[in-house]
Amino acid sequence: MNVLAKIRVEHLSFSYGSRRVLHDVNAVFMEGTVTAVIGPSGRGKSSFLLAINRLWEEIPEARVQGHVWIRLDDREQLVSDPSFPVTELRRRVALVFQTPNPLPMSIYKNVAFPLNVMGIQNRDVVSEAVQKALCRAYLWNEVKHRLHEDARCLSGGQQQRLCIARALAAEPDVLLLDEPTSSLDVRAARVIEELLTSLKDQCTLVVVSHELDQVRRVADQVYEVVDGTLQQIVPSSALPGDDQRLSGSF
Ligand SMILES: Nc1ncnc2c1ncn2[C@@H]1O[C@H](COP(=O)(O)OP(=O)(O)OP(=O)(O)O)[C@@H](O)[C@H]1O
Repeated sequence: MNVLAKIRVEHLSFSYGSRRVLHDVNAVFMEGTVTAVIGPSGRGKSSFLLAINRLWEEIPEARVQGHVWIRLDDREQLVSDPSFPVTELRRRVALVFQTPNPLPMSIYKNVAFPLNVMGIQNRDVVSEAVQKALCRAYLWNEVKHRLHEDARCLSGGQQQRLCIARALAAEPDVLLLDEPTSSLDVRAARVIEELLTSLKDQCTLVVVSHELDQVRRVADQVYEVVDGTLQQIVPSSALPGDDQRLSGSF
């Protein structure tokens, strides 16, 4: 099988004001794979995700230099190209945050939200897309009889799967996840891990994680943030020891 590069990062630097967080990052993320980004706290992992879908532009003091290319519709798109609408970028490169953030509305409306933003109004189309996204996020069976309840009534693990369903509703090419299981118990985290692995045939995933065992279970490729840049770890069995994580360096 010929695996293509889905995301290419070239000479990327990221600063908040005068504080440089990332410098000269070069990395490639292959299509249909899960890549984990690991590293100690405060080293720029979340900032790296913000650079990919240009969410950094919402932070007044943030500055990014360098290039991020995403392969869309069989051609490489420079994400910073002024003619490429940021709304389209964020539809195709969705971000799921560390803490589940359901909108204050029903389960159904949460998942339908990106479709409404896209201007899709046909009820049957929306309803079908909502069900499909909830199924893909392993949540349909748990919520199919309570779709009109407030999403904030769901458990933490269900809320995170709802947020993944919301991201999937717009059928993104890339799913960025920032420590998606860090606020969940072990059982809920395992469900999300299985879910991530199952999504590989539909999109390319980049997951920031502190859990090295989790990284071993889900990641096809691993990058570690070292001295402000990304270094690939090959093979993933060469990950830093878990004792490092327990001692707080991860
Ligand atoms: N909005 C901001 N303004 C200024 N500095 C920021 C801002 N957001 C993050 N930083 C700083 O940038 C550095 C990198 O932060 P970032 O959140 O990217 O790290 P991280 O590796 O994801 O950390 P963690 O694992 O703890 O989530 C940190 O020193 C952080 O304090």
